[in-house]
Amino acid sequence: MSIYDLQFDDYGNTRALKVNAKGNAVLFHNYTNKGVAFSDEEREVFEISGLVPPEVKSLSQQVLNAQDIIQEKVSDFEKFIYIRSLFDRNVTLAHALLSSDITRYMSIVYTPTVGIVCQRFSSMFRQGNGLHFYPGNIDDAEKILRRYERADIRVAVVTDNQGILGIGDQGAGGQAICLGKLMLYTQGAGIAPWHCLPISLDVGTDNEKLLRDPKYIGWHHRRLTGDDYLAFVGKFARAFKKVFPNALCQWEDFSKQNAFTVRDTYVNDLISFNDDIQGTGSVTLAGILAAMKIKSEGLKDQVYLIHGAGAGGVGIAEQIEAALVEEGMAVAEARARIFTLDSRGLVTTDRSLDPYKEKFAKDPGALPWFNSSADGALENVIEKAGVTVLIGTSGQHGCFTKEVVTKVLANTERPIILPLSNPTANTEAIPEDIYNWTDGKALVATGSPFDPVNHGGSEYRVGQCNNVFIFPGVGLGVIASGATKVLPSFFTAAAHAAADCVSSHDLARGALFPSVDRLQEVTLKVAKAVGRAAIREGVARKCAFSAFDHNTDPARLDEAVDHMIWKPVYLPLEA
Ligand SMILES: NC(=O)c1ccc[n+]([C@@H]2O[C@H](COP(=O)([O-])OP(=O)(O)OC[C@H]3O[C@@H](n4cnc5c(N)ncnc54)[C@H](O)[C@@H]3O)[C@@H](O)[C@H]2O)c1
Ligand SMILES: O=C(O)C[C@H](O)C(=O)O
Ligand SMILES: [Mn+2]
Repeated sequence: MSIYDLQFDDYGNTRALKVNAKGNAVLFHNYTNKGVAFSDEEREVFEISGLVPPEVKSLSQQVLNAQDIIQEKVSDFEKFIYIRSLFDRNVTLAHALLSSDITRYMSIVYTPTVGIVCQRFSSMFRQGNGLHFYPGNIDDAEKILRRYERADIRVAVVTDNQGILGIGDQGAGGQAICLGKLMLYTQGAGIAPWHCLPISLDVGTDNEKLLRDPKYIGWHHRRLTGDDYLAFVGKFARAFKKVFPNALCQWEDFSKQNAFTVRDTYVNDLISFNDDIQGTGSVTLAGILAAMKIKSEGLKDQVYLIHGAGAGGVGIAEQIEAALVEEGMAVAEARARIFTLDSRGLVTTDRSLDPYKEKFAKDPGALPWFNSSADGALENVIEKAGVTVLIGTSGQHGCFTKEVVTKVLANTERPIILPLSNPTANTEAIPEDIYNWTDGKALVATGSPFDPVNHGGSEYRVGQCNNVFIFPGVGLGVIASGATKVLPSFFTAAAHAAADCVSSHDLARGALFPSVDRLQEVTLKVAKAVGRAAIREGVARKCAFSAFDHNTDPARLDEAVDHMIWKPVYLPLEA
């Protein structure tokens, strides 16, 4: 029995909480708790008087206090634990803190610190915010999901924990990623925290360290594979659809072996997408589009090399191809400009390939310079194919060496170099080195955050090419437009919207992305672009979460998006 009922306005935004509890129950629930910010009247009505100290403080005073405490924590991991505990005690205060300096706090609740959190999950677990399905409870998935029905779930971020950032299988610990992504749904898209559900599909782990660790709290078995794995995901998907037919399901950090299969199996069945494939493709296209403004060139003038042909890499290739085709290029011609490499070098049709790699595999017979697999090495492909855009999604630290980067510089005056692998320790090259090697000519953006770089008397701001600029807006656009499915065109629209947010001031400093403090502004633009795409494609319908019908009218959709935003300020509590 929940102690609160959400009270909505016509736009589906929460305007108040109706609380059917008193005393400590109100204080100990992170949605209703205000700590020392309960007003005198609330202290009276909800029998809190005496349970908190006498002085009434404002939310902004509480935020200042929290900032001071975080300042004293020595490591980012400690800072995470503090923010997380705040989230568990008082979700409004936690989000008010995050939005007081989103640039600073995003690097703690999200990339890169969240990587450490996933790795230490078993020793830091205190309280659950999300769901853990495992073979022992998956048959009860529907019953378990129904416990969240009153929260009116709008977005779930779901991981099977196998492809966490660039650090691989993290067992049950992957759920920290889901929570981090959802915190950014709240920060960017204003989707209130109660509408967000992090879900771990704990099908076991093949991480030897975790399997040997007696403290490990996940399902202590090797991973389910093959039909057992697919049946498990199927049970989850069916239950999710039954309980939350209108909610968005974001698949996150599945390993490449399953990421494409799971996405494609449910793309027409659930309102779903894969963030690593599609969100990453979209954000990377956004960065390239911004770079085109600096270079005064077109997408069709570039040759693309993607180092790391996994979920992110192939997603980027698909998105670049879609954008080239939209500009009028034939599919074969577009594909010919995109080279993918994996740990064995250039992906070619003459070797045995996982199906997801086939589309971008090159026919060696069609490449006059390719005689043996040695010719598929990174530097050689850059030189022979004339690569102008180099993208890293390999998770391999330092593999964009000076030799590699200067090879791209030999092909173009302003090479585009995007080391996208996360967390920071996995990045293919650090921006400072890239600017030094290219004398500031490279156009750089990274997956993890980096400080600005001084080079030759100029300061370069390193844009963050991270799908955070895409997924919250896709989610809000889908929810607001009532889209019945998530289509590829949404991600092209999202990329253009994000690229349009890069100001001339940003471009003058070499930045291919807006600064993170503009996350919400960018997200709303992306959401509107996505909602319009849904209307254009004929998949919009009445939004299930509001009283507002706007399924054919872009102007009304914009209005809905602007009004669906939950802000981290205390809600009125109604008795
Ligand atoms: N910036 C972003 O928004 C973003 C989004 C998604 C993924 N990523 C990052 O990209 C990286 C990969 O993620 P993923 O989900 O695609 O993983 P993945 O496992 O699906 O793909 C990794 C790919 O890298 C290839 N690879 C491994 N070693 C290599 C080597 N030495 N040389 C060339 N290729 C090699 C593998 O063959 C595989 O194809 C991670 O570090 C992740 O954090 C960043
Ligand atoms: O989580 C991130 O920071 C981006 C991306 O989804 C990743 O897997 O690296
Ligand atoms: Mn991811």
